[in-house]
Amino acid sequence: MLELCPTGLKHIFNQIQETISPFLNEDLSDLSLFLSSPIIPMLALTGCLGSGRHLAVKTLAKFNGINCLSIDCNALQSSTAKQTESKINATIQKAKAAAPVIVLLDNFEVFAIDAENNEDCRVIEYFMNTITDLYQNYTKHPIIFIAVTKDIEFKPNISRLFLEKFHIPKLNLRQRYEMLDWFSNVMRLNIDGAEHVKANELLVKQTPVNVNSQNVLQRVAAKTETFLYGDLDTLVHFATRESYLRQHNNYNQLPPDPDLRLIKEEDFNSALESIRKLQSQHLDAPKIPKVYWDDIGGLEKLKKELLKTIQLPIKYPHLFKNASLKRSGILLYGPPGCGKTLVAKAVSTELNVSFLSVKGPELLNMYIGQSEENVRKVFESARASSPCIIFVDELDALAPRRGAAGDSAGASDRVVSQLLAELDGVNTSGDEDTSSFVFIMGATNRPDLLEQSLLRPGRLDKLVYVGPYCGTREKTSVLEALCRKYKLRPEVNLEAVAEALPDKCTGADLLQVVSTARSAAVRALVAKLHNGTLKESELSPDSIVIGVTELWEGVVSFRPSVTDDELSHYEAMESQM
Ligand SMILES: Nc1ncnc2c1ncn2[C@@H]1O[C@H](COP(=O)(O)OP(=O)(O)OP(=O)(O)O)[C@@H](O)[C@H]1O
Repeated sequence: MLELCPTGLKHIFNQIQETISPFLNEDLSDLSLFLSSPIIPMLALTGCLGSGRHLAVKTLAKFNGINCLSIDCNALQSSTAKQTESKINATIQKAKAAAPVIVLLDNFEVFAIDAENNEDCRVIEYFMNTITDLYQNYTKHPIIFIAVTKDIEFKPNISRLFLEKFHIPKLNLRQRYEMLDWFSNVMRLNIDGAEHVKANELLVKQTPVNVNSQNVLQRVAAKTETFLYGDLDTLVHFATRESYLRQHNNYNQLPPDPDLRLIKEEDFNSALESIRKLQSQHLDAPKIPKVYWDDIGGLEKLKKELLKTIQLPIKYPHLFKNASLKRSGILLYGPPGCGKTLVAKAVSTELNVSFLSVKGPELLNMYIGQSEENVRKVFESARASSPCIIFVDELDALAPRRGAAGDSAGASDRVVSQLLAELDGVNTSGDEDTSSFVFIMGATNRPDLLEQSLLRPGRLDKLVYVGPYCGTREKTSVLEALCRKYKLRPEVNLEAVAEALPDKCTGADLLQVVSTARSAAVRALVAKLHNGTLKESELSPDSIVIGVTELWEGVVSFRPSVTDDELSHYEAMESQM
């Protein structure tokens, strides 16, 4: 029967089964007779979306041969407490009619929470009394309540409702492999053209091992770092579709009997690519950027510092299990356009770490409690995609010095407190999975306005000034990085261009020079088309060539984005920090 439950969920399944079985055997109803109030089997099951929470509950019901009644708490929640109470009553009546039953209270995070994100004590009290009453007066068949929610933390009065709480953690490499193996068995797939062997058979080596299919699944598991049960389910189904398409293409038309169970590694790879494309269309989902070290000129010291701080904990998580060794993040400060965002993206790309970029003001919301919720969601999303770098631009808007935010001081202080709690939680979570890694890179143009407790040891305790590029060497290096993807005429000398520009330039200013030169090169090409010296059929991306004249146009039109006064202000600030 455990075939019903994917291998990666078995552990949680067994734990819950152990807790509910005395209630199913009615052992506890006898015991409850001697107690002043009955023991109520109301459990909580937490986990991210797609972690398999619903499947686990439904499998428990199937395993025990009882019904599963799913109630969406969004539908229970009404504008008045009175209406919510009558819906709770109706739910209990439905449960009685369906008993023996597991009542799955879905989206429990919204239950008994009012518009201002506070607990609705009246509704909680009513719910508690109603189910106590149910257990005192109804003994015909067992009724088990399992609240399913993505929140791990519960508000104090809601937390009291539960007999026990269970959490589905993220999957490690072995669990992902076992989960893929389970899908292959359940769907009777034939991985890479070889008859598939069960994972447990592979482990005890009783049967001849199909090394090929084992290797394929292991390689796929290694590529699905952040995948949960639901994602792996999607992956296997997408791979089946890819297999169909591959066979369809090979024969130019569908063969009479396509073998949809034959899944090759290339089908998994194409499926992964499709899933990544779909995910990247989702704006807020962390993704791995495509900015490489070669796209960045200068900043050598910063690159080394970041690699040192981030690479080691990712590579050797067990060595950093001791939280005091880990740093939660780093703060980059300096004038706009000097490459803070660019360097953060490049670190993510080079270390193959997800990147979640947010702007401080975007997270602020006029509704009470919503800004804190937004901060919490950002960290939750990063944890789900771990290893992940969170880049918080304009951090000063999100976390100004406490007490300095004028009218909205109270709200702003709460956001800062939430941010501090999340920063501290990054390193002190009791998560046993040492591979969980979230690193925060804050960026600001005004570190002097920032809440200073953010900079305490263990938080963003490393401050790095990212200033303008000074001198010919640094500016040339940035110009070279910016021109990397363009074709230059052989006579172009970027060093000479750098020398012709003011001594201190931001990266954005240098980008402006190169963009102007490229526009000039495009205009020159269009002129050639118009005067007939070039045919349209001869056009290709390589036709745009930047020469000395074009670059000179960029130099002549140069306008610094940061004034000398502003730069002196930044430099003075650097010496004080
Ligand atoms: N070191 C560099 N090498 C190459 N290009 C650079 C460099 N620094 C900046 N740039 C160019 O300048 C643009 C702006 O840089 P970026 O957005 O990283 O600056 P920032 O410091 O994050 O600015 P802000 O404070 O306004 O957010 C980049 O997209 C890039 O094209």
